[in-house]
Amino acid sequence: MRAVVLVPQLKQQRDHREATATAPLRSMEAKLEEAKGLALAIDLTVTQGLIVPVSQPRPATLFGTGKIEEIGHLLDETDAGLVIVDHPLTPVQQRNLEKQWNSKVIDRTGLILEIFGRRASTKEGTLQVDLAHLNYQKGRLVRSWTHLERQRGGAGFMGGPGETQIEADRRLLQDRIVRLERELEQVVRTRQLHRAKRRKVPHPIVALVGYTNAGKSTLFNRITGAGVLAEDMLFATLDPTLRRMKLPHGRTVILSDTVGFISDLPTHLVAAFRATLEEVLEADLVLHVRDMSDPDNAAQAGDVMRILGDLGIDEKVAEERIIEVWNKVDRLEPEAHDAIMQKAEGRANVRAVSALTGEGVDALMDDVSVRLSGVLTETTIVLSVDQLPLLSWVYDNAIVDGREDREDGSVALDIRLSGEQGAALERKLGLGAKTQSEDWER
Ligand SMILES: Nc1nc2c(ncn2[C@@H]2O[C@H](COP(=O)(O)OP(=O)(O)OP(=O)(O)O)[C@@H](O)[C@H]2O)c(=O)[nH]1
Ligand SMILES: [Mg+2]
Repeated sequence: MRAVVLVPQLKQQRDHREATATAPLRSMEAKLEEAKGLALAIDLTVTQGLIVPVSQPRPATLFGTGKIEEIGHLLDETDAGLVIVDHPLTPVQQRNLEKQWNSKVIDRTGLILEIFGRRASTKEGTLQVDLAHLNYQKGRLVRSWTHLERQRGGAGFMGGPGETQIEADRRLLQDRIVRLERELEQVVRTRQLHRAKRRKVPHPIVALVGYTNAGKSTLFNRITGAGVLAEDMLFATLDPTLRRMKLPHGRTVILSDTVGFISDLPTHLVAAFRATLEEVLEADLVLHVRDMSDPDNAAQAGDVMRILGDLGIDEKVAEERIIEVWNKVDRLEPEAHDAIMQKAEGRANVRAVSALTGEGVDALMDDVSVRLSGVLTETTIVLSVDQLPLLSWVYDNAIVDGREDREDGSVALDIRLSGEQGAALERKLGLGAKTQSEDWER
């Protein structure tokens, strides 16, 4: 389908921009590029993208009459059947614009929901998107109809025969929301069980986060050798993917790739994806991937940190648990490249890499390894009779939380140990000592 993309530039926004010229505020051009990218993500053909100054937002139509007419002509010329407005539209504004332009109109949230809807492939993903969609609809239903309701007068709080159509609709939506929430809860509980089981496997979790299209999946593939879909497309990844991998010093970790973040993500959308993002909250280490070749990357990083904050990772925790990965350095001009590499060297929590060429990735993995060396993992080992000479090594090197001397002479031990000690123990025990099942991988 052919579409026109409009990015409204409100007056306050312009003033604000002038006032804080140094702050990493998004440029209008970057916003336009991103909005076009969103449209491409659902295979729309963007015939035109426009930044539209709005001096006084109209409650009924957002844009003024002159602008509406101008855009109307443009639509005729380019034969576009859809207008994307990169700004929240009230249902009234949406309806009025559709009438005036004789074309379908959607706003930013509507577009993001559409993309998510197409990407969802797991049960959990689908449920989360459906839920976000219903909440979106419900919000619009309530707002658009309140004045009508008031005109008709209340129908009594019990509803019943006198209830208005809108109340019935809203109730219907609410019922479906409750049902979905219950279903999602069930799916999440199952996942938590899996996760608890996984937690017994003594591997720390490393989570990749970042703005959409920053290169998370590419880095994930480079590190793990997995074939996760990585594409120059916004929101290529929706469902989380987990892989087990070995770090340079032999320690095994679990790496997780997740949905990308984007600015102005509506709260109910973030809320719907909470379950998925819980993986990130539980991670021992978070790699925040940034696309350093995007002129807008500082603003994007700000958005990511804000969303992480909303999810409950506060800044102090963040400092200890986040490594910033400055990605796509191969796309920079030589001077900019060298400057970025140098700047990254000077910062303890930053690594500059190219997920595409592999530059800097080994150093990053060394970093991850060092960062995780302090994390103790819990495990249970069973020493057979002929392995009992290792007992003293275990008592000397690991923290022993429990011991069971079995009838057959073997000894089961609940222990905590560092990654290095774990690797050493694994060597001593030989490969046959792998006790945990590893069926959780997906
Ligand atoms: N030149 C260059 N391109 C890269 C690099 N890393 C990723 N890309 C490209 O950037 C685009 C997006 O990469 P993805 O790995 O899909 O990004 P993502 O962060 O997983 O994106 P979403 O899943 O959509 O949130 C792809 O076209 C990659 O080939 C890099 O280091 N250098
Ligand atoms: Mg991805």
